Amino acid sequence: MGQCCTKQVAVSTVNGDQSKTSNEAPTSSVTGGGGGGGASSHSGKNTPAYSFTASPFTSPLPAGVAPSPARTPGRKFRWPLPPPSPAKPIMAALRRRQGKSPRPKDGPIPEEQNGDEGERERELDKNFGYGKNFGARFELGKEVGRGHFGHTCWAKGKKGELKGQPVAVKIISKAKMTTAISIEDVRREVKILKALSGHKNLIKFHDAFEDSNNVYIVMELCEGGELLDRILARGGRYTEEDAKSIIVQILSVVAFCHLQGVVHRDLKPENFLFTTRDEDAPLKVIDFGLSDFIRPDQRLNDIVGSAYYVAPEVLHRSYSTEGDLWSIGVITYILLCGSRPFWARTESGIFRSVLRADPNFNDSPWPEVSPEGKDFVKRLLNKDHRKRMTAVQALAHPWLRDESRDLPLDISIYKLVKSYIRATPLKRAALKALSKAITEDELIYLRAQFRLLDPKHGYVTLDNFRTALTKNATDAMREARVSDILNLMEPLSYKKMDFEEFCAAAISTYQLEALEGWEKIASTAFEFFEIEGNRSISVEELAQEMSLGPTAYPLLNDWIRTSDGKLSFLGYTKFLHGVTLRNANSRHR
Ligand SMILES: Nc1ncnc2c1ncn2[C@@H]1O[C@H](COP(=O)(O)OP(=O)(O)OP(=O)(O)O)[C@@H](O)[C@H]1O
Ligand SMILES: [Ca+2]
Repeated sequence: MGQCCTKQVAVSTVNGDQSKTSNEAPTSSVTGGGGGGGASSHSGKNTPAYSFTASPFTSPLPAGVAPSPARTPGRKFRWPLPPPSPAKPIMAALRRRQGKSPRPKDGPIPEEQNGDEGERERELDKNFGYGKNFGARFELGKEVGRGHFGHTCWAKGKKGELKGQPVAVKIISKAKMTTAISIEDVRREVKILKALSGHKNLIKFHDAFEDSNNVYIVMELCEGGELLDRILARGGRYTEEDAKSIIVQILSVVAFCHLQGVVHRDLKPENFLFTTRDEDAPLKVIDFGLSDFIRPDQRLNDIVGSAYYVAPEVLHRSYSTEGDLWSIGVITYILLCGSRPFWARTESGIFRSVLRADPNFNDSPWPEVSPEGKDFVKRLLNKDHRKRMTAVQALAHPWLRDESRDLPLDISIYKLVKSYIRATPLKRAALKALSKAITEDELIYLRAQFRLLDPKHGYVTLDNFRTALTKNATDAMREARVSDILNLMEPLSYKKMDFEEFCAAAISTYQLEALEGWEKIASTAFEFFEIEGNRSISVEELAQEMSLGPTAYPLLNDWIRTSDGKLSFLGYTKFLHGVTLRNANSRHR
């Protein structure tokens, strides 16, 4: 499946007139409605209002268009609230799936191919291989929710394990699956739901069925309504304590998904449901309709998500799991102040704001929000995805830290350790010095990760990394080929690593640079480096260390002390950071 197919994703306009009132039942959802040429109606995955084939990074900002102001005006959730995300899929993206050429003759019909629509649709294979006996197994009841792609109904099991039990059934019409991609999307949604299991904040999948008209996704019923409705019911914002309990649950399930190699790509308050109407009911993430499997080193390029929650690197078409953390930053910002961090009346205006504007942390109620709360949000809304916290790091952040709650394993540790063991001795020495200068906040997270690797006599080897992954494996992890990263960690099979070296291996210079105390950390680290790692180095050698060509020599010259030919403080920090030739050149002005 999925041979060489391209992905065309619809774009809906943001319709500021749409509204949702507090009187609506909490289980009802934002309907697309509101006119808008059918684009925003409940129209299925294949009815774009308009579509792009180029990056929206360029399209909303043609040459000569002035950038948006540095700060988003402090927009409040007004009452009634315009829906935060009527634009589900935000742009049409044609993409070729990786490594799937050549296209087989009988493969899926490519989206861009011209030809008779009816003819093409007749050729589409809408058989999913799911059970055909939905009607015999379940009795369908009233509608409980509606999204752009499907409507969800209450149902009751007629026989089998679910006999007499209420469930939710998401019904997706086959008539609306008019492209190979829209079919593939449904197939993938079910596959991900099936493969991911075992987290308390993840909607429990029961089964999938089909008939000639619809696909039916049967899952656990959540009777407490959407997080969005609760935010509205509270007048737009939460107390810090209540916000924390929501965000911990969101991070916990997202950390699980990321470890399993699944990126959600549509995190927003409508996609979190409470199991019951109780105030402290658990929260469940739903709607994996835009989710995908992702390997640890893979970058995705199709632009999907909901406009208010989409990360800058998604708009730049090169992203990974960090995009979900940005969305969680947006959700936290909304919970804490009742406003959206990036706001505009048009979709292109929202994109501009996401790419360029700094969220407002000055206006009320921000002065009353704890410094930890503000720092937490800022570290998720960092436009540089490399500087953003991972879900597990966010759980360990002082705002949320709770000694009684175990931290989960973080897949980013694997990526960082892999790079470290493949780095040059000078780079490893530089990182070792840096790791000696980090603060207790970072150490708490690192100690927890080291413990999860179950060290023997204070050391870990490749086996420890392998076992820790295996212990957490679900079918999703296998499907996403997460363990492929272990092959790249092969050098570790010949050596063992103590906690000190693990710290050097598992820290990220980019993330540390984002800390307020970075300058102090860097200068302390340099003192250690001077004692244990600094050595005289030629410009040519330094360029080779950093995989740079001769054009970078003039720049690198400034990083070496004339007094002794060793790295200067500037050189040390730049070396740690690493540069690509492009920014090496652009910085040399
Ligand atoms: N398990 C469930 N229990 C109760 N209600 C549910 C459940 N799953 C979905 N719903 C309701 O149905 C709505 C639509 O479901 P879902 O988000 O999966 O559909 P969608 O068409 O993919 O949505 P979107 O418009 O975000 O693309 C949800 O917002 C929610 O209100
Ligand atoms: Ca949804």
